[in-house]
Amino acid sequence: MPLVTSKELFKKAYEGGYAIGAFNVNNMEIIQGIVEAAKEENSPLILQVSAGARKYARPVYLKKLVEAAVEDTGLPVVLHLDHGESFEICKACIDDGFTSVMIDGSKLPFEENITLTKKVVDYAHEHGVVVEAELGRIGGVEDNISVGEREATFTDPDQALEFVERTGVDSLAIAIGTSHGAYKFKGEPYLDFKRLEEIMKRLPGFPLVLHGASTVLPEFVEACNKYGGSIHSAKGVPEEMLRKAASLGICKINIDTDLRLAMTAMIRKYLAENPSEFDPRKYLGAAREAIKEMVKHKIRNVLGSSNKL
Ligand SMILES: O=C(CO)COP(=O)(O)O
Ligand SMILES: O=C[C@H](O)COP(=O)(O)O
Ligand SMILES: [Zn+2]
Ligand SMILES: [Zn+2]
Repeated sequence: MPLVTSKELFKKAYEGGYAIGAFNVNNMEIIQGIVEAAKEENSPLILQVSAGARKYARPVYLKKLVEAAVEDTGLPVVLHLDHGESFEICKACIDDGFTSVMIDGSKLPFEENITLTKKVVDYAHEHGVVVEAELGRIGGVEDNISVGEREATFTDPDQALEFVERTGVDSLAIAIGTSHGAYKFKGEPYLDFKRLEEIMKRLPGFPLVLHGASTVLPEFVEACNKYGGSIHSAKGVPEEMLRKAASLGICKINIDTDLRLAMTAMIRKYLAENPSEFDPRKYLGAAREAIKEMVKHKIRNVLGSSNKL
């Protein structure tokens, strides 16, 4: 089974009211933990690579590791560029054999975002690759933001329709209150589901993407802190909100922070409990196992993508 695009996967996900997990990958253990979970759950899967991941691992290593994962498991995997900020990085990934790229022009004015996205879409589609874009700002911590501020940063439903029509993009990341990292909300978690429904109404059947969708699982934060870490006031998106988003038009749910926390918690725990151990395979093996169990939980209980192959 070669790498696949997300076209058919999103269509089935939309119709079935579930979402496909898009997990960020940076090294072999993370990739193995995720694909082993998807294999056991019989679930479709998106592996995504950020510019930072490419810089850390170097592009050829990640590409070959993902190819190895596909060969080893036989899973249909989408290889996706996360938050590409220029035409050049999108082109490099398309030329490298990625099946999906994100062009993130969300920091640009609306017209410039359209122009850049359209340029990537034209190149990608010529090469059989699909494109995700972003409209609205998926920011940092949002504390009791006013309606005016929300209007300025959250995705405008009418603009979303115009953006999709004018760019021909395949999926769209929207801002409805999530943010990247482990500190998503200072007060009560809040997602603007009314806005999501308004966007869906204008774009029926069109796949939407939720970034910043880690739940920041308390068990991993607690383990980090128990074994020497210092992570305070961390808060993620509650699982029931993700389930609701998946049952609406959200077809792709992005998860990175939960992988980082699972890995760090396990390495801290393992080394604290085995102070004389210095074989990296031991603590990285424990981390890989924790990632696998966490991803299985997400697939089965949050995304709803078990047995959807
Ligand atoms: O959106 C993400 C990657 O694009 C990851 O979000 P989290 O930081 O919530 O895991
Ligand atoms: O959206 C951000 C992802 O979590 C990737 O993070 P990164 O750019 O540090 O690799
Ligand atoms: Zn962005
Ligand atoms: Zn993101």
